[in-house]
Amino acid sequence: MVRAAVAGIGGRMGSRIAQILKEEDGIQLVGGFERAGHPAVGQDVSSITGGAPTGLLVSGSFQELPGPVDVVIDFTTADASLANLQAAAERKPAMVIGSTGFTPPMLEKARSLARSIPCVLAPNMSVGVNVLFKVVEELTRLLGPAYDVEIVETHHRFKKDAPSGTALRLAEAAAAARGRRLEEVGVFERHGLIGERPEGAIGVQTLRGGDVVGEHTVLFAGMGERIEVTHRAHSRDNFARGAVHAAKWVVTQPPGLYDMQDVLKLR
Ligand SMILES: NC(=O)C1=CN([C@@H]2O[C@H](COP(=O)(O)OP(=O)(O)OC[C@H]3O[C@@H](n4cnc5c(N)ncnc54)[C@H](OP(=O)(O)O)[C@@H]3O)[C@@H](O)[C@H]2O)C=CC1
Ligand SMILES: O=C(O)C1=N[C@H](C(=O)O)C[C@H](O)C1
Repeated sequence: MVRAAVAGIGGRMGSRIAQILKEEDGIQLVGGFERAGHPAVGQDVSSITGGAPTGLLVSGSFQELPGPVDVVIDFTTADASLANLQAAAERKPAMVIGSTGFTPPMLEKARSLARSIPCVLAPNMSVGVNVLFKVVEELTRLLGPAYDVEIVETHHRFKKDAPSGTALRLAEAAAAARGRRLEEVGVFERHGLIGERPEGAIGVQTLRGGDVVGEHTVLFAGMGERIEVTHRAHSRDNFARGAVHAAKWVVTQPPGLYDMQDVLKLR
């Protein structure tokens, strides 16, 4: 039985993951934490997952987690996840990180910490989006440079980072298919007299509003026709189930930094 703890257990993703862990075979919830001062700290986890009291209390930090833990599933923030990965590298549980907003130096640091433990870090844990990464790469290659690539992402009003980690990964996939790096060709803002669209640009636009769980559209616009590919998440369940699947997988792997393409064998 895999013993899992959830970082940010009171959050939108953390709470759903904790609920799914209660139903899942082969893995069990043995702890969860929020930062010190969060109202959930010291409460029974059933206040988050529902059901009868379990005697398991929400901790105030990674270090205060009770008992042995095989894997920590972390959907918090990039800063918090990096600090938790540092703690995991010392204490040795594996990690699954879904937080987005990692800068390139933060990713480098994560890669170096993951030399000590196996860690899955992925901006999107749904099967559909991970297949979309492959499809976008292939469409970009097949359509060639005559088709302009634009990515539009829409999320709920509470999301803190922009563009979404998924939109950035989609843009990276398109850039890679053209043998370019996103830093060279990405266009993240348009306003004013900006002139004609630069050849080879990859546009990424962000919309925020209401309770939209997550939508990503990749537009391939040519002269006289266009293709649009859209992924819509109906709920957070596919992300949460993907994270639990990744947790069961990662505990069987040697140290290293992995993503969902590895977990889903899409590489
Ligand atoms: N990879 C994927 O498939 C998906 C990734 N995400 C990403 O997951 C992250 C979380 O999203 P979401 O659940 O909507 O956000 P929420 O704000 O609802 O949840 C985050 C939780 O983490 C807590 N937290 C923040 N810092 C710490 C810390 N240092 N230690 C412990 N807990 C902490 C927050 O507490 P507090 O409220 O006090 O800040 C909150 O309870 C985002 O980066 C989002 O982009 C989301 C969905 C899918
Ligand atoms: O914050 C969210 O909600 C989501 N974040 C992820 C991202 O930034 O790509 C994935 C998903 O779209 C939901």
